[in-house]
Amino acid sequence: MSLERQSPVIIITGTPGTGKSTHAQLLANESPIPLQHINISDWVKEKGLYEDYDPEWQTYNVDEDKLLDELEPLTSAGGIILDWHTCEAFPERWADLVVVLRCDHSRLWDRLEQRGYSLKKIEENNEAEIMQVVLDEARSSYAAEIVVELNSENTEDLEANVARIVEWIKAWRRDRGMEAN
Ligand SMILES: Nc1ncnc2c1ncn2[C@@H]1O[C@H](COP(=O)(O)OP(=O)(O)O)[C@@H](O)[C@H]1O
Repeated sequence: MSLERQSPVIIITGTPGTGKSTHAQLLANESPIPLQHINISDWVKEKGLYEDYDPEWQTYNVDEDKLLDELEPLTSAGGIILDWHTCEAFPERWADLVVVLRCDHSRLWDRLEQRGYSLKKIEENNEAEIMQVVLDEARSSYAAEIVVELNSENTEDLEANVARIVEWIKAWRRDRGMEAN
């Protein structure tokens, strides 16, 4: 946690399809202070921050050094939401809050099917969600008190989660002697 940041760095992570981008977009709209939503997968493609493309898994192999170099100045300033399906690459000092989204695996299956993922990719992600891979990763990478596990099954969950994060942002600012809004 940085003492200099005027705005927090919030990591939203979870298995693909759990609702990271949906949450990040709504949070960016509802936050009392400006927050930039960075969808890391899109960024990697747009900025060429990858080593190669894996046609079998239809994914880009991220060049983590390049990615971290690109993100470093933004994280020092704060006011960002990092949206990615993994979080262990990010240095611990970057994160003020780590939200891990969870979803029932059969619902997740439907979401990934609708997205047009291959059966192999759906199975891999489904299993990862059942085994709570991302949650374990977050817990082993960051202090327990900044890691929050939230369900993302439906719209009520989405709205409640975002409202809760908004309250957390206000408290984070108050704790540092800043205006909450
Ligand atoms: N809490 C939720 N309630 C209803 N639909 C959701 C929820 N979370 C995600 N979805 C839906 O699931 C799909 C995947 O969501 P998305 O935000 O793209 O996931 P991710 O960024 O984690 O891959 C989208 O169609 C989205 O509308």
